[in-house]
Amino acid sequence: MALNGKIAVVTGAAQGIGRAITELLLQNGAKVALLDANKTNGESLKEVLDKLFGEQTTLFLHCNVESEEQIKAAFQKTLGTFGRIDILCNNAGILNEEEWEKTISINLAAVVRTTYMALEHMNKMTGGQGGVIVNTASMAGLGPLKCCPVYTATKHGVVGFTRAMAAASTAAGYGIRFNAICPGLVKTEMLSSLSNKLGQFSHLAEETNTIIADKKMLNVTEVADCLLELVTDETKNGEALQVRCNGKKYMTFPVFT
Ligand SMILES: NC(=O)C1=CN([C@@H]2O[C@H](COP(=O)(O)OP(=O)(O)OC[C@H]3O[C@@H](n4cnc5c(N)ncnc54)[C@H](O)[C@@H]3O)[C@@H](O)[C@H]2O)C=CC1
Ligand SMILES: CCCCCC(=O)/C=C/[C@H]1[C@H](O)CC(=O)[C@@H]1CCCCCCC(=O)O
Repeated sequence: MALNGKIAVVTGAAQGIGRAITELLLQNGAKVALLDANKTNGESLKEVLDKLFGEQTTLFLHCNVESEEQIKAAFQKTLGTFGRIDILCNNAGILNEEEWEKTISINLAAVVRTTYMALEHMNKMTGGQGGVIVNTASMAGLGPLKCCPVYTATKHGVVGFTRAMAAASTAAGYGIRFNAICPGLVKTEMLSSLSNKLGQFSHLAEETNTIIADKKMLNVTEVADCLLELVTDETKNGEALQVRCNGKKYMTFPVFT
């Protein structure tokens, strides 16, 4: 899939992995609607991107993905400005075991909500033109992180939802590919404030911080490069791509017969 002229929506686009995804999509000729709950960061990133790529190539839309109304408004604004949606990157996420219901709401429920809303515009069965949806899961979507069981559950949920949607799309002819990216530790703000987000697992904070301090971390650009492969390679559907410092790997899962 060539990206030139394609229209992408990226959630959690104002910083970290979402910002890197946005910049890479723009570098490859796509136009991007940046959705983020952080207005200050979103607006200042928009100013930077205007200088690099031109004002007409991006929209910043202040949007909390927990709100159905705000997502709906963001999609309407994107369609009104760019005319279509070809790519959705569900990337917004938090790690907060204390506020575990909010973690489920943002990391999993919002991915489902945003995906279903995007389908209304992208699904070939209902007049859309198809496209690709890539969800940012985590290695915590493939195996357990003992310091954050709820975060682990949400990311397993994202991997399962992505794979089931890919199968549903193939069966029903939506013309939409669904893939998940599963990075290991990435240098972003999410990990810098981890210790006070572990709630009842805060006794594991010291051990967790030691692991993080000892591990080589991925750069956001390495994650974005792999995500781009899932967007552009039309053979990839229903994939979970693990990305670690020592390389990337497409995961295999048991097959139901
Ligand atoms: N940093 C890491 O080591 C890893 C992160 N991930 C996942 O990558 C994704 C991005 O994380 P990072 O870039 O590291 O985090 P980050 O904290 O640097 O950026 C997250 C962005 O999402 C936005 N956001 C948070 N809640 C939102 C909401 N309700 N509505 C709209 N926007 C919201 C924030 O304002 C922020 O701009 C998350 O889904 C995270 O779980 C996955 C694997 C590893
Ligand atoms: C949330 C960060 C917890 C880090 C502590 C931990 O348990 C690390 C586990 C690593 C293990 O040593 C080998 C790995 O590759 C693990 C990395 C796990 C990826 C964490 C993804 C973090 C995220 O999604 O934010």
